[in-house]
Amino acid sequence: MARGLEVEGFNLKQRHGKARVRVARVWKGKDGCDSMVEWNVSISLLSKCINAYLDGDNSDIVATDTMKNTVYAKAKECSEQLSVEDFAVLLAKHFVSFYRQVTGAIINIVEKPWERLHVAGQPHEHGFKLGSEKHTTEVILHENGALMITSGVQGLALLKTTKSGFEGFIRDKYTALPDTRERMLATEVTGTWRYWYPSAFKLPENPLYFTERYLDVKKVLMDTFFGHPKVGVYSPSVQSTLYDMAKAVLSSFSDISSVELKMPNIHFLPVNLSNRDKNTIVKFKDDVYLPTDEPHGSIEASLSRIPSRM
Ligand SMILES: O=c1[nH]c(=O)c2[nH]c(=O)[nH]c2[nH]1
Repeated sequence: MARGLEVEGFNLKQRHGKARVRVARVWKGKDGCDSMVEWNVSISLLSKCINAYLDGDNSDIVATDTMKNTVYAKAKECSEQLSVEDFAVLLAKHFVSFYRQVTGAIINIVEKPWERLHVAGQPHEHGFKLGSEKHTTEVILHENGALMITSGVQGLALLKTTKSGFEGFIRDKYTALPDTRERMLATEVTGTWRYWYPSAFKLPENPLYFTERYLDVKKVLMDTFFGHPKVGVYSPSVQSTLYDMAKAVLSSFSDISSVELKMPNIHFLPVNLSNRDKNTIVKFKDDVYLPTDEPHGSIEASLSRIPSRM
């Protein structure tokens, strides 16, 4: 949050906004092929409305109801399909430029993963089905034009049945886990990456640039996690795989300056069963597992470029 303001001997920091404004936008294509998006928008404004807090004077308040209406009005104005990032920038620009009271806007949007349906191998002109992982963005714009665009993916569930191990870790009197070079590896990636676009006036012109980037980043993350389709790639730990994935994103995209990945280690436990007489019912041979949700390992890291000292 921005620096606070000294009032009556206290430091006051404040912001206000509207959370979870849901909007869907359909674009009717000239060729009869419709496009659509569904967005869940949260707006937070940094504004000079101190008298609302101190004196009950609301004359400097942008009503959160107005913020909600603005989402629908701006969605209507977008006559061409655009990325969720571009829509967030458009909203932020509006709030910062339209109200003299507003010094900054923080826009968060989660896009619902509606995907075009294919029937008999053909893309359907107006049919969509819900996919799994979600595209997210956060745009922060200040009145001086300083811009920060962060994009992300939420709920990208990945699993491989082999080419994963974990060995050589610290052993002490509480350690029960055996070393292994053969296990399942499952995770649900939450990733965010920050773009290097310092001003809202120097963005790529293609209105779907960030949508394409999102798909490209996801592909690089997954290709690195899985490796070649026939050979795979051995993972000595979630930590090592996470690092390789983050590094691959920074190496592939020069306009991304940092990446943060959260990769829970979702355990699939080997099943071994025996009866009361210690006779084996099921002996684990890398085949039968007990899938679990909790507890899970929690592994997260961020990787950013080091600014050159030139
Ligand atoms: O990839 C892993 N990293 C860990 O830190 C860890 N800890 C653990 O019990 N299993 C694993 N696996």
